[in-house]
Amino acid sequence: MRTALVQLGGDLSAPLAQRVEEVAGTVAGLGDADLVVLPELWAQGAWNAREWASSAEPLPGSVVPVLADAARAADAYLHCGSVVERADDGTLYNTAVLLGPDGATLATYRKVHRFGFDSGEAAVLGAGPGPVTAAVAGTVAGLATCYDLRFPELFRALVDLGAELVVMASSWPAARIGHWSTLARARAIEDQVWLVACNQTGTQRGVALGGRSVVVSPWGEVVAEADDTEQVLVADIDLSFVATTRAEFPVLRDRRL
Ligand SMILES: O=C(O)CCC(=O)C(=O)O
Repeated sequence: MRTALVQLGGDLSAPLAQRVEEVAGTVAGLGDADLVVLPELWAQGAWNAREWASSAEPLPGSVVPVLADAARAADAYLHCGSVVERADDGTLYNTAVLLGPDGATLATYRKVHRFGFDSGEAAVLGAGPGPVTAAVAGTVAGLATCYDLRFPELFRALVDLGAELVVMASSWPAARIGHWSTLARARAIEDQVWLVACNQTGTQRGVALGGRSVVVSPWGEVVAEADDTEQVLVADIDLSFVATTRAEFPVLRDRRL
C-alpha cells in the first residue's frame, strides 16, 4: 500500500475556499497513492479556537465534498484530516473524516482526547464517544487525532477492534516534537501496528508546528519521516508485516488484564 502524507504549512491567510481548492488539487495529483492523509484541522485552523464557533459546519459541510472529488480523481482512500463539526445538538467536535476511493464517507471520528487542559479544545469542543475503525484496502484502520497519541489505551482499544494500521492527523507543536516522534514509535511497537501520522508544519496563530510526519512499522522502524518543511511524504507499507510481527513476537497474546 502506498501512503502519501501531505504535510501542510499552518498558514491561514488565504481564504478557506482557496486553501481547500489548493489542497484538493494536491490530493487529486497523488494518483499513485492508495491512501492519502492530511493533517488535523488544516482548513479551519488547529490553533484557531476563537474562530471555531463561526467556522464549524454540520457534516459534510463545505470542505469534505471538495475533498471527495479529489479522492475520486486520485482513486485513493483519503483521510481528510479533521474539521470542526457542528453536531445536531449544537456541540462542536474535532472530527476526522475518512473517504473511500469513490469519495464516499467510510468513517467519521470525533477526537476523544481534547487538548488544552482547561482551555482550547477542552473548553470549546465536545469529547468523542470512543474509538473508530474502518475497512481500508483489505485491512482494518483505526483513527486517532493528535493529543490521542498520549493515550495508549485508545490505541489498544483500536487493536481490540482489529486495527492493523492506525492513521493519525495532527497539528503537533514544534516545542514538543520529541514527544511526538518517541510516542509514535512507542504506539507502533506496543500495538504492533503500522502507524501513519501526518502533522502540520509552519506557524499558526503564533504557534510553531513541528512537522516530522512519520510512518512507523509494526516493529517500530521509521520507514519514512519528514523534516519540518511543507512536503508530501510517500511510503510504501506491507500490510502483511503486521501478521508476521505478531506471529513471530506474540507479545499481544501475553496481555493479562
Ligand atoms: O500533546 C501535545 O503536546 C500536543 C497535542 C495537540 O497539539 C493537539 O491535540 O492538538
